[in-house]
Parts: sequence; structure tokens; C-alpha cells
Amino acid sequence: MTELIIDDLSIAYGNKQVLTHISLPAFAPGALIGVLGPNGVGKSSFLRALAGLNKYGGSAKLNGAEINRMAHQTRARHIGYLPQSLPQGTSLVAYEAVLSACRAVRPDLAHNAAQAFAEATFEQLGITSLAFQALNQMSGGQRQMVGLAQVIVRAPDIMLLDEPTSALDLRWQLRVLDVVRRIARQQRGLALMALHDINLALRHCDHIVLFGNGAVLASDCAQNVMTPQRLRDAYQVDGRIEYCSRGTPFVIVDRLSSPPGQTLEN
Ligand SMILES: Nc1ncnc2c1ncn2[C@@H]1O[C@H](COP(=O)(O)OP(=O)(O)OP(=O)(O)O)[C@@H](O)[C@H]1O
Repeated sequence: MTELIIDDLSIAYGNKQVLTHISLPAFAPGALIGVLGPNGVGKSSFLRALAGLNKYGGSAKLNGAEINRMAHQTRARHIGYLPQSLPQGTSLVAYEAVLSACRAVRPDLAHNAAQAFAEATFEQLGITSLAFQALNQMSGGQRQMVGLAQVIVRAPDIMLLDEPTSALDLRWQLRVLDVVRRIARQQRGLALMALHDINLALRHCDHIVLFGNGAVLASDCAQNVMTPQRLRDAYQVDGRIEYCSRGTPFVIVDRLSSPPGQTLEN
């Protein structure tokens, strides 16, 4: 069972404050958490901080241990991070890349067991046909799937996935969300995913953290989190929340609510 507790977390680059006073109580074990908010609000910075790759003030504890004080090897074992940028297009074949990701953090696994785990991960993601293809001969979406396989094969307690569906078509987006959710539930771990597609997030995530203006605008179950006011506060758009026949909320955007000329700056 994985516990993440964030208390008064702040992230800055030099004098530029990005996120301040972020406090989030423990998420339910097994939860898939969507991290939403406008461009430049700090979603990637937040995930990088939780991965131990950005400095932060305040506290972010994973299973009682302060993340920025963990030894590198401990972090690599317990925290799986998929950056926004796609994996390097090297001449390595996908299978080698995934197997070496596993062996880097699981020296406890015998070679055969690591191989079996890598193969099962390819199967689970539906990318077995890519296993012996070189990364530099793959499309962006294919490389994104291999990057995700490299995270999954480490079996981390927490997966931090920065826009993992950005290069994927609809079918693969659904596959990724299904697989990540299933793994988080089975392992009673946590998965935090930065996403721009609000409706994809509302449909698949258990919980949503919505950032806006350097703070948490809302942190709630996907069913309740979105309101017209929050849409306006976060994205400066006017929109409605409708519910499909299954009761899942979805957002319909009508128009920009803010004057033109805004920058992508926070
Ligand atoms: N290495 C850095 N040095 C200085 N400023 C940075 C750095 N990385 C990000 N920033 C700034 O921090 C703010 C948050 O950036 P971040 O990438 O975390 O936002 P984001 O919500 O992930 O954006 P997007 O949705 O566009 O990917 C932005 O204003 C960005 O310019």
C-alpha cells in the first residue's frame, strides 16, 4: 500500500515561484490521479519534484520518507517517472531498453524472471510486435509506449507520468489509461498523470488535482471536481459540465472567457 502526503510544498526556479503552499492529503491506495491545469501552471515541475528531480520547499513524503532525501537508488526503485519528452531514438531495440530498465532497479530478480517480466509488460501494453524494433526506427507514439513500458517494468510504488498520451491516437490513449489504472489498483500503488485532455481525465481518473494560479484550485473525485467556475479560473474558458448516460461528467467548452493577448506564462 502506497502513501503520498504533500504538505505545504512549494516549487520555484530562482526568484520565480511556480507553485506555493500545495497540501494534499493521502490519496486512496490504488488511485489513478489526473493532474490538470493550464500550460505553464507547473504540472511538470510538480511531477519532477515528486520524482526527486526538482528542488522543493515543504514536504512530500512517500511511505513516510521525504522524497528529496532518498538515495538515488531508492528513488529509482520506488518512483517511476516518464518525462514529457519522448525516449531517445537510439539504435537500441525496445526489448533491450525495457529489460535494462528493469535490471537497473531490480537486481533481486533473476535474469529469467526479469525477461519474463519484460515480456509480460510488452504483452500487457499490446506492443509485443515492437519488441525487436530499434527505437530510432519508431514513430513518436511507439516510442512513448516503450517509455511507458520502461516505467512499468520497474514495478514502482508510484508512477509519475507526464502527458503519457500526448503522442497517441484514441485507441492507444485508452489502452494506456486502462493498463496504468489496472496496475495501480493491483499493486495498491499510485499513478499521477499530467493530462491536457480534460474529458479523458474525467472519464478514467479516480481523482483530479486541478492547478491554477500557482495553487491547487481543486482536489476532488473526478465526478465532482469540474465546475464552470473552476473551468474559468483554471483555463479562462466558459464551458458546461454535462453527464453522459453512464453518469460520467464531460466538459463542453463554449468560448474563451478572458480577453485575448494572454501569454502562456504563469
Ligand atoms: N528549468 C526551468 N527553469 C526556469 N523556469 C522553468 C523551468 N522549467 C519550467 N519553468 C517555468 O515554470 C513554469 C511551470 O512550467 P511547467 O513545465 O512545470 O508547466 P506545465 O504545467 O507542465 O506546462 P505545460 O502544460 O505547458 O507542459 C513555467 O512558467 C515555466 O516557464
